[in-house]
Amino acid sequence: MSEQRLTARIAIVTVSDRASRGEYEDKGGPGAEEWLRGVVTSPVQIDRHIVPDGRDTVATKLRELADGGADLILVTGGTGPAPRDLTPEAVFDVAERELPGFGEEMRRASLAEVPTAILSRQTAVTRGASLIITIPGKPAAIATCLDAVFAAVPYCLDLMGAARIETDPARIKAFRPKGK
Ligand SMILES: Nc1ncnc2c1ncn2[C@@H]1O[C@H](COP(=O)(O)OP(=O)(O)OP(=O)(O)O)[C@@H](O)[C@H]1O
Ligand SMILES: Nc1nc2c(c(=O)[nH]1)N[C@H]1C(S)=C(S)[C@@H](COP(=O)(O)O)O[C@H]1N2
Repeated sequence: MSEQRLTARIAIVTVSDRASRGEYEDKGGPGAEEWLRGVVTSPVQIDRHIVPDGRDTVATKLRELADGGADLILVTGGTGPAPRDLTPEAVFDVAERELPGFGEEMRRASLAEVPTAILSRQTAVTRGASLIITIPGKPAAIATCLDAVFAAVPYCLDLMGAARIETDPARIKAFRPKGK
């Protein structure tokens, strides 16, 4: 673990037909970036991307980002049951392994706020040393979902051989087993 890179590369991908066409302002990408900048205290490079809904559009972007060295990829939107909601299919096209606990816990936290949280097929997967976490498109879902699971993200990245990240314990108390 001593070889870990110290500047984490984080990519945020907004999946939305209308935001990608400029028909409404993307609030999800900036919201996720603001959340991360308020929580991650170690050096971090954050890039934002917007793609239209679609299995190929999303999978192509995820492959490019993961294979280009992103440690963490947050994907917002397209997790529901509508015909154009194909983010989970794209994520599984590029995934090597699923971490289903992320989706379970994010849905559990969201269900305390809105009954339609059950409609989201959000999950997390790995591709190489990239962790990909999907969250619903509603900008309000970002804090709910990331607050619920982010304590496990730094150690997950450690185990995967990705960059080391530290968090502000007043916001998110990252859990690492003793001595790690
Ligand atoms: N990235 C975003 N920025 C701002 N608002 C968003 C974003 N994604 C979703 N929303 C809001 O949440 C609502 C429901 O999200 P949902 O993903 O179901 O949208 P959608 O109708 O599928 O959008 P689109 O057609 O753009 O893909 C949207 O109508 C919009 O008001
Ligand atoms: N925390 C939270 N989770 C949520 C929501 C929300 O508003 N807040 N919206 C739900 C709704 S209405 C849908 S359809 C699904 C999928 O949304 P997506 O297709 O934008 O990803 O997420 C669900 N999860």
